[in-house]
Amino acid sequence: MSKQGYLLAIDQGTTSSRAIVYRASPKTMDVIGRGQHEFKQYFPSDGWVEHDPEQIWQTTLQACQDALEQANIKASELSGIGITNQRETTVIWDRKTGRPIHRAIVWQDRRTSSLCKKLKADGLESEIQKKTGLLLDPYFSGTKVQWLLDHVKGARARAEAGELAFGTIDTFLLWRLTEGEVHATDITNASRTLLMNLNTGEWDDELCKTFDVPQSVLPTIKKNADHFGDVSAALLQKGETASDKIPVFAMVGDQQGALIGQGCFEVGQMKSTYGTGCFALVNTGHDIVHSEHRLLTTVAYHIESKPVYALEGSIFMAGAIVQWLRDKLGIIQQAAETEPLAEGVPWDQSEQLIPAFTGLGAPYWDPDARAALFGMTRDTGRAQISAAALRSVALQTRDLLKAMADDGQVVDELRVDGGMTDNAWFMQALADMCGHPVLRANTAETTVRGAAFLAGLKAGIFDDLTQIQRLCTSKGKFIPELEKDAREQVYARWLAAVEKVR
Ligand SMILES: Nc1ncnc2c1ncn2[C@@H]1O[C@H](COP(=O)(O)OP(=O)(O)O)[C@@H](O)[C@H]1O
Ligand SMILES: O=P(O)(O)OC[C@H](O)CO
Repeated sequence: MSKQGYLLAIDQGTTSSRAIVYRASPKTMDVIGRGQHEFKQYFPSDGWVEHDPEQIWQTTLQACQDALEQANIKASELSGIGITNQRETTVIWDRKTGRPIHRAIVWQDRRTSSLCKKLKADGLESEIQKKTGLLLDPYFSGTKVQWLLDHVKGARARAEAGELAFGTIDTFLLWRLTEGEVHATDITNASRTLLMNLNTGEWDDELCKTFDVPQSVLPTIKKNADHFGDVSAALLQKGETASDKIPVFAMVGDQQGALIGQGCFEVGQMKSTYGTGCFALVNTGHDIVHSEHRLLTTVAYHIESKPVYALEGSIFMAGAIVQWLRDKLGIIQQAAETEPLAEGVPWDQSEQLIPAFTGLGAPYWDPDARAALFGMTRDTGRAQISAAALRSVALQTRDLLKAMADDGQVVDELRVDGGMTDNAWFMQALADMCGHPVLRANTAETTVRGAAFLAGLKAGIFDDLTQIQRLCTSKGKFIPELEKDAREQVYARWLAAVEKVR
């Protein structure tokens, strides 16, 4: 088998669809073409967030076409395609026409919170946590599927008659790419639905009953590096022949994609991604570790015979706080301005921002908490608020590390990626608040690279994970500079302030 080839990887994210073409070999992973398109966010009601699946499809297809054009290769020259995606976001479509019955309900959407509260009141959370590793929160897909089947006219009857298909974004894209031929998902995406049993890696009858989801709508669950289906070259590029087919060789949820893209294949290795939100995953190996501190247990990846698991801390607001400084407070014009602004602000600044704008995620899972800015003085201005905002992301990460350590997962360094990691002041604050070295990845595109690595593995370009790990180096290391006493003092003040907003 050839040890080099071209790979196309798609990253369908919350705010944009991206695609990258790589020239890959066991020693190189060169980006030779890119495409990226943003799409519209719909907020039809307080706490509701929707995407138009047609826009998701069109922007993804356009990104693939642009990446191929920039790479200046023919689609038929590709050795394989990998897909990674925003997780939990839920679509239901008609199997015959391929048309969605409603807009996609996005992971951030809180519309099913009363349904979750009811299931909690019925005493179901601990059993559900044991089976799925997740909590009863609107974040996950299960209650979103139930909502769609109950609120779109005629949907439940059509689902029961086998006319409808459910999918997270990976599944929807695969359906469209294979022109309605394949209805499949991968185990990492399936593990975020509340419908998959983590112990078996299969859909669970009882869970489907609890969430009132007929099994007829569910896709087949596959491993992460697998032959998912074939895409016609003509779909990706004008002038190509329809009968030339390119295999989809990988699918993986985006945070798991970043874990792979960072080469975290050893137990105890952790990555933390700072995009819109922040998602920290620590590899726990073949053990399913159930958190006692409200972290999630999830599938990290399934490549060989047994799945590898991870503990995950999910924070809903990270880079989104910087967007708030820009769009709502208007104290910056661009995210990068926070770096020079924060520079002179001392570690013991009096201002503290608790960014519970949409409640708090892990480890608090408190949807009713609301944001607050404490400790302002006459001197408080743009600089102090910017520093407090960036520090709040570092302190939330410290919360996650503490929960992980309390669950027996002690990490000794953080591998980081995502838009916020461009900010060197934030990187240093993260090292200082967490007391661990912070390693910035050698590429900003770790998520999409993870999907490409998996596709390359199935295509035979890489022999094993060791080869992949060698390609994952860092381009900067930030060592804690703040004394331990000072660090603990700041953290104690943070914990006290968090209590005030709950
Ligand atoms: N230099 C910077 N300093 C602080 N935040 C930044 C900086 N650059 C980008 N960001 C933040 O990072 C986020 C974008 O990162 P990205 O990884 O592209 O996110 P996503 O994949 O969730 O869209 C935005 O929320 C933005 O506010
Ligand atoms: O699309 P992102 O990068 O904001 O990631 C979203 C997460 O997958 C949600 O669980």
